[in-house]
Amino acid sequence: MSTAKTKVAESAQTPPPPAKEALTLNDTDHENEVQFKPLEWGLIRRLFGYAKPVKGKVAWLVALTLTRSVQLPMITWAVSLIISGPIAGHDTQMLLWALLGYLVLALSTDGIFHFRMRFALEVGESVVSGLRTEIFEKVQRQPMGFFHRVKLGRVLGRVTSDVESLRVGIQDVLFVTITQGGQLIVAAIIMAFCDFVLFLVVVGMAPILWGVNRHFRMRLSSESRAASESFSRVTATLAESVNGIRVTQGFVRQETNAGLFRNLLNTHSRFNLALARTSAILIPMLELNSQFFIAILLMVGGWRTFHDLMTIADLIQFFFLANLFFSPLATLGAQYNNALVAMAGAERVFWLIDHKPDWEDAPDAQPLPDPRGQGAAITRGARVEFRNVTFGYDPQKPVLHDINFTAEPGQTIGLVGHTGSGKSSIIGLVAKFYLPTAGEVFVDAHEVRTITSHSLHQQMGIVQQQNFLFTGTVLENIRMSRPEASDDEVREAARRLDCLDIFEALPDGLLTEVGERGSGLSVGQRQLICFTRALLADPRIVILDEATSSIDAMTEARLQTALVELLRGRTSFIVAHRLSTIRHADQVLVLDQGRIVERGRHEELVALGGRYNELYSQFVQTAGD
Ligand SMILES: Nc1ncnc2c1ncn2[C@@H]1O[C@H](COP(=O)(O)OP(=O)(O)OP(=O)(O)O)[C@@H](O)[C@H]1O
Repeated sequence: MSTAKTKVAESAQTPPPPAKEALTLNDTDHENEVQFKPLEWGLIRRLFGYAKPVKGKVAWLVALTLTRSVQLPMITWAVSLIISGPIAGHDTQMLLWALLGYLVLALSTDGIFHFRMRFALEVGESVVSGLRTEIFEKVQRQPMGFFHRVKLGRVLGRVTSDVESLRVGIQDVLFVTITQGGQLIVAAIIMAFCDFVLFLVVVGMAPILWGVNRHFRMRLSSESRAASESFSRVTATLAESVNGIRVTQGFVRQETNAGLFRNLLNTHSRFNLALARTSAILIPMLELNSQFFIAILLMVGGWRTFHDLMTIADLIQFFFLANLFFSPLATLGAQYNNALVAMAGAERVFWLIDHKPDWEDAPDAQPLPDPRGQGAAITRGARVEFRNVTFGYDPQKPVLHDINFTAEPGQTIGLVGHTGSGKSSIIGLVAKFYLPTAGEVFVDAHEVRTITSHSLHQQMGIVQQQNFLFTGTVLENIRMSRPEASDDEVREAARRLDCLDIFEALPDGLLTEVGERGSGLSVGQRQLICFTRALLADPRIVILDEATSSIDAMTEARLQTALVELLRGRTSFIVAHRLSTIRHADQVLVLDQGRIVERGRHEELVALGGRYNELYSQFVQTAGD
């Protein structure tokens, strides 16, 4: 059993933080952050830290990239030398040797290019998968409050688009910048030697090209982000419509929804068109710029050759070099942009990774002693006590006030009250999904802050209102609570719950595949799987939160009998609107606006003629129970 459960927030608790801190770590605040962020050495170093597993490749990559940055201008320079040398001098033998040299240079350049690309992809992949693994691990360990504050879409955004922008940053930006930057510098040096005046003309034109490029790249990036965000809204709406198709059709909302969807599509089209327009300006503009620069070079160069200040061969060579100098400018502009986007992505990704949980297990928290397997014939339930517990999801707005009760080992506690009265909140505190804002919760005389969440969860079986099944077979879903359980043990658990025949009647019995969100099974069948899953774990504390509400009357009757048998010896908390479920509870707690207003056994409370009796009468009237 000890290995059975996944690690659930291994560390327990320091007291909940003050409200202010919890509220400032607001997801929405963070989302308003910039799309571009200046380069920051600390972030870059941290990112490359994820490439440690492939650091040998990184070293090779730097060496290959530096070599390539020299090779590229060399190859172009070689062409101009061949033209101005053996070709201009009609030297056939020299030309053949030169061509051979050129071929060797070209082959080695492309060979190096192959490894540069391969290693860059491997380094990028290593960083990306390291980051994704870490995000997943960190998010899984966050306490429940985090999932109320941070929207799922935001977490997905970090794992997908932000991490992808980091891939580009790692894979391309640095290495392409080294290659192109090296090419630009080498070309500049050769140009300066070749003809210094023309070189100054070229250098003078560079800032114009850089400025135009930067301006349009920034616009392109913003528009591209707006387009992809609007597309996320389109897909999210589509997914929601498909998931909620019953509500849509049931309330004849097809036309209204189609209208909303059309609006989203129109917005998305507008962003796409804006993006296309900006690209359509940038690309011709860059072309025009280079033609304009060529015209200037022709003019100045022509004038210098007319006055014998340079030879025609030098002018030809210069054109080659100028081209080598200008082409990296546009690429560097694009890479600089990618770097700024990656920096902003890195900041958001690290925000998620570094997001401190509102609370954690205290460093000195101890495992909750587990008496199971120590020869006891019947599983001994735990003792659970609430002492003056006040709790609020926002500590400033308590939803439970001064709750006191004790569940003795093996007792069943029923929680009753109108919707929103605080039943599930009590359950959340028993399971240590939250910590009390004030007061204490004890399990077996251990205050929950002093025990590890992991050990507590190992002794607990929970079936909640919205039961979740993972993709896999019925058997696998049940076995999740105790992976080492044999098929026979799973069957035995189902048999004791009196639902083995229901599972066996499924198309493939216990091997029936459960689809996304348990599709293919009825709600009741899904709940039965979760019941069996909880019971297979042989828990000391059982929590059933509205757990029988979706099971039909006949199945429920079977379950009631099985439950009585199976809950014996365990401490259980049962939340139920169907009051028939908790008739046999040892203690019923009646909640109203976060306070216990009545407590006792069913008969006592009915005889009291108070709130419980009122709820019970309503229930009897509506259910005919
Ligand atoms: N995640 C949350 N964040 C903020 N407030 C919450 C959250 N969950 C519940 N509440 C509030 O806490 C109060 C108690 O809710 P709780 O879910 O405990 O009631 P309940 O009795 O279980 O209701 P129901 O029978 O409808 O499940 C309600 O006012 C509810 O709005």
